[in-house]
Amino acid sequence: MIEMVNVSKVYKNGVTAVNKLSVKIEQGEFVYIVGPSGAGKSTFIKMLYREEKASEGSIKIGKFDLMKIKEREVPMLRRYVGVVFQDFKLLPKLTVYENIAYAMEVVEKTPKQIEKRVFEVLDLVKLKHKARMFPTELSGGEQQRIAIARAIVNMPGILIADEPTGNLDPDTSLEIMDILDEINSQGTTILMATHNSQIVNDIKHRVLAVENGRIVRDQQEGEYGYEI
Ligand SMILES: Nc1ncnc2c1ncn2[C@@H]1O[C@H](COP(=O)(O)OP(=O)(O)OP(=O)(O)O)[C@@H](O)[C@H]1O
Repeated sequence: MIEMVNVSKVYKNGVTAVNKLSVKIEQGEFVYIVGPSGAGKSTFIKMLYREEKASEGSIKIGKFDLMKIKEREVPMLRRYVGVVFQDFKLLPKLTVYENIAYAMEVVEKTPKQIEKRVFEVLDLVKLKHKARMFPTELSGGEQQRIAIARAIVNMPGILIADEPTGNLDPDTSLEIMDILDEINSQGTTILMATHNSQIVNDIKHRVLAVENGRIVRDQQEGEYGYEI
């Protein structure tokens, strides 16, 4: 479902952020991407939702061939790949409801269908009662839950999370992990870049360790023999 073969990314300044990286991730997997700062984790995942273009290699995601994708197909890719960031990136002037509905408006839906789906995802993140509030009126953990609701509102096949617990305390981070696990159990593939070794050690999933733009370790969920 995600297949990268010999993928490299060289930025305009000459930095090789990803270096001949190959990996295969099946539908429904939950994969952590770990590694030191500057290892290339963000670049690796940015290529998957076409925030960055790979310089060479092959990237296939579901039915999309990212080296051949046309500009007009990019919005479809972005519906298939939901994204969550460390700093939430909610729109401050829109309510919680509007932040999520806004992400849906691009898809052809009736107002009734939009409302039903927005409340479905708000229910999943247990924040239905905050629908009319503004992001600034919410805690960091609540804002991240809204960002997750927004990312899954179009039922993506893949959810990418770049340091989703980076701004959150340990208990709130665990709440976010519970929600991600729930989404994963419903069939969505999850890729999560993280520095949070406690989560990686406590909540076991496949781990891809990246260093110098390469995967230096690919550890399956059942192979946890030592601390990350
Ligand atoms: N837009 C850019 N232009 C030029 N170089 C970049 C750009 N983005 C990242 N880099 C460089 O690419 C390398 C990999 O960066 P990347 O952000 O992918 O690493 P990372 O593993 O996500 O780091 P962190 O854990 O600190 O977020 C670094 O050397 C970084 O300076």
